[in-house]
Amino acid sequence: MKLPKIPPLHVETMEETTKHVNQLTKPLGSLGQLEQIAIRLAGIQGKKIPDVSRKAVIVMCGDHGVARSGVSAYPPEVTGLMIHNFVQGKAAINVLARLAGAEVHVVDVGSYLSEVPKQVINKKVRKGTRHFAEEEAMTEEETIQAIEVGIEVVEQLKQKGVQLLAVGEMGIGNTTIATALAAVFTQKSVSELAGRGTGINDHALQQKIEVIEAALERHQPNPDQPLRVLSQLGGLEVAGMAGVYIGAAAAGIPVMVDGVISTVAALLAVKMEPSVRNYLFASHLSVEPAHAVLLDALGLQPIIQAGLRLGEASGAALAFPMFDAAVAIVREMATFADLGLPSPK
Ligand SMILES: Cc1cc2ncn([C@H]3O[C@H](COP(=O)(O)O)[C@@H](O)[C@H]3O)c2cc1C
Ligand SMILES: O=C(O)c1cccnc1
Repeated sequence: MKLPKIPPLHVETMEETTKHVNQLTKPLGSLGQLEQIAIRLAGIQGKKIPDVSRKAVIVMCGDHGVARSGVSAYPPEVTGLMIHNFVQGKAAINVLARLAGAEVHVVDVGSYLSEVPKQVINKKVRKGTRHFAEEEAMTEEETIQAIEVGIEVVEQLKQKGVQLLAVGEMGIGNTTIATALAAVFTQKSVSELAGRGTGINDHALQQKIEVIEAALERHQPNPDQPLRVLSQLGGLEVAGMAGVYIGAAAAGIPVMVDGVISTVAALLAVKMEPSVRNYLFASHLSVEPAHAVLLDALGLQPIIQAGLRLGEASGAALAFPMFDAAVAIVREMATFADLGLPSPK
């Protein structure tokens, strides 16, 4: 698959912003991650004082064949019900995005719904993936189509003037998929990585581990072939999210990674095109055991640790105000020179 070109960061602007941040009236480095965020945003936008006032959240939705194997605490119908909930503005992500002043775009890339509400961006590639322990979850063509959905959605948001993106998902069964993908790319054991997702009991957790191991045994996925691994294991919303990261990087838009499923999609995107990494920010650390391992593999530092385990881009929306804060610091704080004092350096 041919991927769009990704612009490099504006290194000189980053140096300029770093210099400015170091002259602000505070001990050097004392605003921690806020400083790093401001500097990287400046590098992405090529502006000493970046602007992220227009924010958008993308929720990629898809269903999974493996959901019929007792791996989730909830039935697959919940994916479709939540799509309706999103467009009514009543889900967690709607509440949190409203607080952060961000718009929410719901994309159906593969749910079981036959009738998709008109407010949803309907880009369904197929109704759910195939069961990954029985056959390949998606064909290569379906996988590429789903990635392209993500790229196209970002292109449209770029035209509307969106300056900061967050991406999350909805798809019952998708922590099973994310754990399988994490096992392939981190080389850790499935039992170390598997978590309770929506809140499964010990018996279901054992079933989840076994079905993932069966899928890995069947496909023997090769971590050096990310597109192929994505076809083998799924899912459609994971591919869609990988497309969002690639599209955001190509469009020069910073993009916030959410929980374990969106983070594994980010790792896939980076495996496909390493320079995507420059555009990624991590919002929070999920309770799912695979999340810390995946963030580590990406070299990303989460901002929030609050026991979150939801998805939908909820953690990412919660982290949005940190980005406003990072920009406001650079824009509004006095420098030592303003106080008539010499700068520390
Ligand atoms: C009502 C409801 C709303 C959700 N919003 C996100 N998820 C989260 O839970 C699912 C993954 O967990 P598992 O692999 O255990 O099925 C995904 O849909 C994820 O986004 C939800 C789950 C439920 C039940
Ligand atoms: O880490 C997440 O985002 C997550 C955890 C459990 C269920 N759904 C999502």
